[in-house]
Amino acid sequence: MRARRRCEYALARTDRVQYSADEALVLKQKAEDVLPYLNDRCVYLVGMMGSGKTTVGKIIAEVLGYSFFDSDKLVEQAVGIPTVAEIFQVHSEAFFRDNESEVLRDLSSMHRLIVATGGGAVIRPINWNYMKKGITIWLDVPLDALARRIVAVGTASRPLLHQESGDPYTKAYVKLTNLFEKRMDSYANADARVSLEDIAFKQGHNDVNVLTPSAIAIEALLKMESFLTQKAMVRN
Ligand SMILES: Nc1ncnc2c1ncn2[C@@H]1O[C@H](COP(=O)(O)OP(=O)(O)O)[C@@H](O)[C@H]1O
Ligand SMILES: O=C(O)C1=C[C@@H](OP(=O)(O)O)[C@@H](O)[C@H](O)C1
Ligand SMILES: [Mg+2]
Repeated sequence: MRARRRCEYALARTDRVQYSADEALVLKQKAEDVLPYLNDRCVYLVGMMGSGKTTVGKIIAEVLGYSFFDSDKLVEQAVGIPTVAEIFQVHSEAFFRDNESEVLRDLSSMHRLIVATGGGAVIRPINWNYMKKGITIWLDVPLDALARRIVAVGTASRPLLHQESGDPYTKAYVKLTNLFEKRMDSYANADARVSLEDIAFKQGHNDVNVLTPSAIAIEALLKMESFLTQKAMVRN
């Protein structure tokens, strides 16, 4: 099972991402700054559903020249069921979580990967054992922005937020709030935190919704560099 999975992982490819010329230049510079410190280690993006792990992860992978993997997609491939929602329905959340842990264990023996984890991967301590072999970055997005994004794409692909009736924004917001209260201490285990509120403040905006995925990727690279250089200083 493990050998078959590895083969499948090797076949995945990063989708190409578009960004403005200015952002592309800054992204390249920041990627060059952080690469020597990364030393081929994997980067794991953690954060709530809709926080942009998949979107931002693809950008970071592209500029670093690393491979991108989405742990949800790897679980779907390993289980042979096309969506996470169907895995929850046909099996259970616990079955999904067991497979998610197996995927993270397999990835932890590899190098030069950017991994977008599922929002709930942080709740199992064993997953931290795997992820801490690399660098972990928390994408911290205000819950109202998350609810707005998720409602815009629909909740069908995110079984923990799916509802049949009622105002979708309010229901998503309430469910996200409950989940976040249970998970926030776990997200805080990450090596670095990328706060959209902080980026918006630095850029003089009072709305996180104006931040582009590339601006968030640039901040993530800065935070990675700062974490890794501090770690190097402590060691020396
Ligand atoms: N910075 C952003 N601004 C606006 N929408 C975004 C941003 N980042 C991601 N999105 C959108 O939010 C939704 C969730 O993003 P996704 O990358 O799938 O999050 P996650 O993998 O953390 O669940 C997608 O529809 C995506 O296009
Ligand atoms: O928060 C969660 O528990 C989940 C998040 C989802 O991934 P995204 O964070 O990519 O949406 C997916 O793993 C599953 O629906 C459970
Ligand atoms: Mg995702």
